[in-house]
Amino acid sequence: MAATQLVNPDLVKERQNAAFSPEHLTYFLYGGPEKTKRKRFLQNLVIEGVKKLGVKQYATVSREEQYEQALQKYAYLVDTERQLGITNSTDKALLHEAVFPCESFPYILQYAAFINPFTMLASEEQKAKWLPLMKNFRLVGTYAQTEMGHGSFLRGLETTATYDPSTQEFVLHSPTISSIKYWPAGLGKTANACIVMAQLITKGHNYGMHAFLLQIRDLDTHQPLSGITVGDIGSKFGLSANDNGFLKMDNVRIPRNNMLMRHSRVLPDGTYIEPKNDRLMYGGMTSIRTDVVGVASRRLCIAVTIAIRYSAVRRQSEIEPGAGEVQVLDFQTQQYRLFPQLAAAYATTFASTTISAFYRTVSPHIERGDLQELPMLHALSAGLKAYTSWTCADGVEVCRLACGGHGYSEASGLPKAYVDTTAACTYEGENYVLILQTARYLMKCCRMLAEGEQVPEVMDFLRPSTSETSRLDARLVMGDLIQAFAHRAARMTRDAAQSMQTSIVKGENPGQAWNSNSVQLVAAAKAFTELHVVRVFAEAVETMRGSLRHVMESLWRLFAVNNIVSSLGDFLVDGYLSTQQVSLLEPAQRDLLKELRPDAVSLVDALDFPDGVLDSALGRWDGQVYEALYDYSLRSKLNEKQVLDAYLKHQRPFMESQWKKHAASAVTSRL
Ligand SMILES: CCCCCCCCCCCCCCCCCC(=O)SCCNC(=O)CCNC(=O)[C@H](O)C(C)(C)COP(=O)(O)OP(=O)(O)OC[C@H]1O[C@@H](n2cnc3c(N)ncnc32)[C@H](O)[C@@H]1OP(=O)(O)O
Ligand SMILES: Cc1cc2nc3c(=O)[nH]c(=O)nc-3n(C[C@H](O)[C@H](O)[C@H](O)COP(=O)(O)OP(=O)(O)OC[C@H]3O[C@@H](n4cnc5c(N)ncnc54)[C@H](O)[C@@H]3O)c2cc1C
Repeated sequence: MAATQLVNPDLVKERQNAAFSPEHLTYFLYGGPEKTKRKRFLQNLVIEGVKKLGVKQYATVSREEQYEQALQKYAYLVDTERQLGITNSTDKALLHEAVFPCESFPYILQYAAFINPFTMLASEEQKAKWLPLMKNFRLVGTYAQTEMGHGSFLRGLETTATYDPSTQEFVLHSPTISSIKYWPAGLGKTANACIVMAQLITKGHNYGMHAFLLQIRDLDTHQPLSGITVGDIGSKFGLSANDNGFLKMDNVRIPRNNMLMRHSRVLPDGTYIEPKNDRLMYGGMTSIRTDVVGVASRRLCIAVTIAIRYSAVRRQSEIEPGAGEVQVLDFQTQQYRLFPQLAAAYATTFASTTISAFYRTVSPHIERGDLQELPMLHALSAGLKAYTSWTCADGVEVCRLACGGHGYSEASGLPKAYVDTTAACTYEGENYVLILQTARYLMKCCRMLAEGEQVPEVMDFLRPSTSETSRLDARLVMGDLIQAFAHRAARMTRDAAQSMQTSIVKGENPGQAWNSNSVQLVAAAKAFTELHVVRVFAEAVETMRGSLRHVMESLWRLFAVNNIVSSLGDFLVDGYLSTQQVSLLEPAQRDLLKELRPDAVSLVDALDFPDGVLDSALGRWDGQVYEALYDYSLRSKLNEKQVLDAYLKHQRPFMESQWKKHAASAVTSRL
C-alpha cells in the first residue's frame, strides 16, 4: 500500500477513527510482526510477478483462456516457491491465495488430494518409488472417487478392481454408464495419473472401496492410454479454470503393486490382508475437509473486506433531509447485514486455525496406529466443513447484495468469490451428508454417557446440567452466552436421541428411525458445531488485551447474539431463556452494531488482504472505486471495436428487415 496513493477521504477518516490498532490484530492473525512482514513480502512479490506474465483479469477472458492462464500462473508459482526455497504449508497457502485469488486452477489437487492421500495410503516402498515423480510433476494427478451415479454413498461405487493372480495385475473397469468417474478436479485435460477408488475383488470376494494408482496418459505425448476415455465435463456454475473431468476405464490392467498397500494388501496369490480399521481409507477426505474450513473462511474474509470498504466509500441517500448524502455504512440495515458477516469471518477463521491444529496433533497418533481420536476428528471436521461452507457461502452472497448494482458486476470480485465458496458446500462431501456424520457421533456419545462410559472432554456439554434456566442479563456475560449455546446443543441432541428411541419403540428399524428423525439430527449437529465455533472464537478473544480485546469482545458478542436471535425458537422451547431475557437481545444487537460501526473498516483492514488478492474495484484499499469500475468497463472485450462484426452480421440486417416490413405494411395500409 503506497503511502503516496490518493485515498478516498471517507476511508481516511474511518481509519483515523478506529479505537484499536488494526496492525496488532493483523499480527495476532498471522503469528506476529515478523510473520506478517513475511506474508506481505511473499504476497506482494507474486502479485507483481503475475502482472509481469501479462495475464488478463479473470473476469475478462473465456474459459479456455482462464485454463491456459492458470497453467501459466501455476508454473510461475512453483518456480517462485523453488527459488525462494519455500516448503512450509503456511507460506505456500499465502502464495496460492495471491496467485489464484478466489480462483481454482487445474493442479489444485496435486498436493491436497493426490500426494497427500497417496502418502497416507501407500506403503514405504511405494512412496519411495512414486513420490519423487509426483513431487517433481512427472506425474500430475487427481483424486478420482466420485462417479456419475454415486458421490455420497461410497459403498455404492461401481468401478471394479478385480485381481488376476495369473498375471499379478488388477483389472480396472467401469461396468456401467453410471460408473464413469465424474467431477475429479484437473482430470479432464491436465492429469496424467490419478488415485482411483474402486471396489476391490479378489478370489471372488468384494472387499469394498480401495485406492489404486492409475496412469491415464502417456507421460510424453499426453495422449490417453489404451482403455482410457477421459475428458472435461464442460462448463459449470464457476471454477471455470478447472478442468473437472470424466474417466471411463475399459478393462485397464495395472500391476498388483499399484494398489496402495499401507493399510490393506493383496498378496501375489490373491489373499486379502485386512486393514486395522477400514475407515483409514477415508483419511484423505478428512484432511481436505479441514483445509476446506480455511478456504471458505478466507473467501468470507475477502467478501466482507470488499463490502465494508465499499459501504464506507459509497454515499447515497440522506438520513436527515437536507443534511447531505451519507456513507451507506451508516444505515442500520447495512450494518445489520454486514457486521454479522464480519463476525462470522473472524469466527470461522479461528475455527479453521483450531481444526487444523487438532488435525496436526491427531494425525501422527493415527499414523502410529492409535485410532482413539479418529471418530472425534471425523465428526468435528465433517461438521465444521459443512457449517463453515454454509455460513461463508451465504455470507459472501449477503456481502454481494449489500453492494447494490455494482455487486452484480464481476468487477466487484464478489461473483467469483461466491461461486467458489458455494462449491465447497458440495465437494468433499455434500453438507447434509457430512453433518449427519457429526450427528451419528453425537448419538454415539449419548449412548456412551447413558452407559456410564467416558466421552472426550469437548462432549462434556452433553452431561446433564444442574441449571435448567439461564443467568443471562443485559451485561451479556460471555460465559452466560456460551452456556446458552451449550444448553441448546445438549437439549437438541438429547431430544433427537429420544425421538430416535421413540421411532424404534414404534417399530421402525434403525435405518428408518434415522431417516424419520434426520431433520432433527441435522439441527442438533449444527447446534453442536456452532457451540464449538462460539467457543473457539471466545478462546481467541480471551487471549487479547486492551482496546483490541474490547472491540473483539463486542464482535464476538454480536456473533453470539445474532446466532441466538436467528434461531430463537431453539433457545425458548424448553424455557431455558425467558421471554424477558430474549427481549434484551434485539436491542443489544442494535447497540452492538452502533458500537462496532467506527471500527468496521479497521476490522477488515486488519485481515490484511492486498488489492491483488481482493481483485475488486469496490474493495480496493484506496477506495477509488469509480475510477476502477470505469477502467474495468473500458477493458471489456466488447469495447475492443467500436462497431462489432455481430452488428454487421445480425443486428443491421435485423433492423433493416424490421424497418422494411414496417415500411411495406405502412404502404399496404395506405393502399
Ligand atoms: C499448502 C497449499 C495450499 C494450496 C491451496 C489448496 C487447498 C486445497 C483446498 C481444497 C480444495 C478443494 C478442491 C475440491 C476437492 C474436491 C474433492 C472431492 O470432492 S473428493 C470426493 C469427496 N467425497 C466425499 O466426501 C464422499 C462423502 N461420503 C462419505 O465420506 C461416506 O460415504 C460417508 C462417510 C457419508 C458414509 O460412509 P460409510 O462407509 O457408509 O460409513 P457409515 O455412515 O456407515 O459409518 C461407518 C463408520 O465410519 C465412520 N467414518 C466415516 N467416515 C469417516 C472418516 N472420514 N474418518 C473416520 N471415520 C469415518 C463413521 O463415523 C462410522 O463410525 P461408527 O459410528 O460406526 O463408529
Ligand atoms: C466443484 C466440484 C469439485 C469436485 N471435485 C471432485 C474431485 O476432485 N474428486 C471426486 O472424486 N469428486 C469430486 N467432486 C464430487 C463431489 O465430491 C460430490 O459431488 C459430492 O460428494 C456429492 O455427491 P453427489 O454429487 O453424489 O450428490 P448426491 O449424493 O447425489 O446428493 C444429492 C442430494 O441427495 C442428498 N443425499 C444423498 N445421500 C444422502 C443421505 N445419506 N442422507 C441425506 N441426504 C442425502 C444430498 O444431501 C443432496 O441434497 C466434486 C464436485 C464439485 C461440485
